[in-house]
Amino acid sequence: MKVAKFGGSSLSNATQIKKVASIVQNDKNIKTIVVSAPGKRHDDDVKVTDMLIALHASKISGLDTEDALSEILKRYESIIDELAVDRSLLDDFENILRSYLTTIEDDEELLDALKSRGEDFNARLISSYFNSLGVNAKYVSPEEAGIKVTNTPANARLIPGSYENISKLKDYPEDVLVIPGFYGIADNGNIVTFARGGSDITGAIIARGIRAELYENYTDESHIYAAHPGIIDNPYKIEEITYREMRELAYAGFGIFHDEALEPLYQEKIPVMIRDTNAPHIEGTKIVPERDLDPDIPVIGFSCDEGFTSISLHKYLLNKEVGFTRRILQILEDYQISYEHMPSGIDDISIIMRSNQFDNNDSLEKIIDEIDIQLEPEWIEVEEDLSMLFIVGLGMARQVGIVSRVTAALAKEQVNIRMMNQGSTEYSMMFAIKTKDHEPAIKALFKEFF
Ligand SMILES: Nc1ncnc2c1ncn2[C@@H]1O[C@H](COP(=O)(O)OP(=O)(O)O)[C@@H](O)[C@H]1O
Ligand SMILES: N[C@@H](CC(=O)OP(=O)(O)O)C(=O)O
Repeated sequence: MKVAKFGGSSLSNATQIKKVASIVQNDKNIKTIVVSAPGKRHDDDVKVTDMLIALHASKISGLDTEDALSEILKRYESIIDELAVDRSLLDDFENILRSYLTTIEDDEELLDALKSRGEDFNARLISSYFNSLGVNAKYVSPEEAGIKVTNTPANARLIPGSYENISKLKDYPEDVLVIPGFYGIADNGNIVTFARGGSDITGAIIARGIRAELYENYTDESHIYAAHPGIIDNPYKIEEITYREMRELAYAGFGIFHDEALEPLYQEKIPVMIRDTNAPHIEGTKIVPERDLDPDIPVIGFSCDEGFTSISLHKYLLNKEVGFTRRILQILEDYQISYEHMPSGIDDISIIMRSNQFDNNDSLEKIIDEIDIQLEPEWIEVEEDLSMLFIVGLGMARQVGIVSRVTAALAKEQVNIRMMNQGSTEYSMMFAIKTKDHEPAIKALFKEFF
């Protein structure tokens, strides 16, 4: 039994949804599908999730919400009409959005409830379309499926007991279950979404819950490439990649598969296959627990994520000061800031954080002041335009000379390495570089290794 997740690019309009129907009709092994909200139809288009976020923004700024509401309904109307699905769905969608806007008072709660409707409406209409084609399909809400999550808006975590409920989906008599991705239900009944791109997470949770033999992730590429296809033309196609390697690359910008979706699959060793909805006959990249290593290809991929800030401090004999790091982390915790990396030397330490945590407030300045007062460093420096470059490959472990190849390739392009980190497992290296060097760095490394 397989679980198939269809991303926003696979469901952006009626034509794409017809392709999805044909994939499901031609593969009797696909018993459960997880769907995203309609994505972009072309480069300048707006994803329905972003339209719902804009609707929320209008509401909380006290602006008129009618235009934003009608734009969203128009997206669904065009799909409903072209698929000849019952138009009464549209009235339901409008009523649901209006009732959320008038009854949910808490801003964060409202945002998650609105965002979740992108996938929820799509699941309802796709299930209805499948039935019109003679496929015995059923819309199953995350509530009915038993996806219970923490009440942490925009960052839901699955409550592990959920798997027992989800396993019951196997007993449904219908041929295909259609489940909206991207959200779950908290104990108090609130709708809580996963991080952006989180329909992949729902797909993984369902695949684990029903112990699927394969999780197919349908998108607009059949393969995961060794580098972002927006930077490298025709990059190397990865045939097989392990969960561990994918986790590192997805963390730092391989947006094709969500890094948080790997954990549920890893536990049960459920393989993932990336597939292209526009070319479903191609067997794409497989994400697997283990793979054979090719000694000629030590590196499997490079990714680079922008939007990091570092705070670096220097203090003589820092290494002898008991509790120094703990006190820095306490200050961050007081301001609800999480950190990503912490490279250190004998007398200095850097803390690297996602910059978006400092948006719309002055917490960065306050943290610096607090560190200055409490820890009395000799100097403290903030850098706000950093990117994290990851070089990943199980084949790098125990191979002499990889770092020198990386640094030589970066040096040739005048890319300055601000910090570096390599774990003891040796299959991933991280370099902090200036954001302006992102593209030259990826191009230089691709040329060196492929
Ligand atoms: N290394 C990579 N290999 C392939 N695609 C990648 C990679 N890194 C980023 N992408 C991008 O991921 C996109 C697919 O992810 P996404 O837009 O989330 O799809 P969906 O809407 O189907 O969920 C591709 O169009 C591609 O531009
Ligand atoms: N629609 C949500 C969740 C998601 O996974 O979407 P997509 O499959 O288009 O990446 C988002 O945009 O974040």
